[in-house]
Amino acid sequence: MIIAANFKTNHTRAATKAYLAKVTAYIAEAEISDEVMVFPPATALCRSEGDVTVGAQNAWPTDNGAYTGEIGTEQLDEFGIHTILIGHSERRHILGESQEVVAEKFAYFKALGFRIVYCIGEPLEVRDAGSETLMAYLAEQLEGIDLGYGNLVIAYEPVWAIGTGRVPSENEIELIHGALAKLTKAPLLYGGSVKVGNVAPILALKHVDGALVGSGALDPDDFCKMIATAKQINKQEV
Ligand SMILES: O=C(CO)COP(=O)(O)O
Repeated sequence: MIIAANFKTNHTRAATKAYLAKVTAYIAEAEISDEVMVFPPATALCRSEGDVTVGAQNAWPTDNGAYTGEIGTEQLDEFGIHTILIGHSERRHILGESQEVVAEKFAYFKALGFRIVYCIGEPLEVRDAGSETLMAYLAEQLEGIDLGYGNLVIAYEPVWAIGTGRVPSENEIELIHGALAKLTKAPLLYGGSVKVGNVAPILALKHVDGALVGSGALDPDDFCKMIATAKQINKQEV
């Protein structure tokens, strides 16, 4: 399984350092073999520590240049970062990133062999329009994306579930992940209001290979509890 924490615009460099120290110590002590990723803000980027992969929440498809406010691979290389989130709904909907830009980023980081956690998800009105509209919307978000890319992870994060405390039913998640599994062999993460209290039934669902967690993972102790749950579920599958 893959358990990932997206800090978004939270935590400082010092807080990230302390967070990683706690999580890496836990992983070693609990003999965790699941993949654990942490995406701090750009100002707190650092080298991967122990068995925790540190990834970037965003970067512009360039090595360097004139892109005010952005970072490129020159800044990622400083910390050996080779993992990136692309297509997160907050970048699509709040920051206005088009599918064209998202696909351009995908192509750029794919060419560099990055591990790409590619995010898709529908707003509430699309979900309410029924499963056909929903799947067509998700298909548009996959336009220009190589679903056969070996270093790809897909995160399904319904916009209406992000930061709201609302989660789709287990049936809904299974349906969408099942449809995605027909399109790609990439691991499929669920994201959107995942917490310590609901992570177990979500991770146990068919075609759910992990979770991408925002606010519920800001506390390292909570994140460690979720990692422990993933281990527990793996055991039950064996
Ligand atoms: O957007 C998310 C992770 O990328 C999910 O955020 P929350 O877990 O805060 O709902």
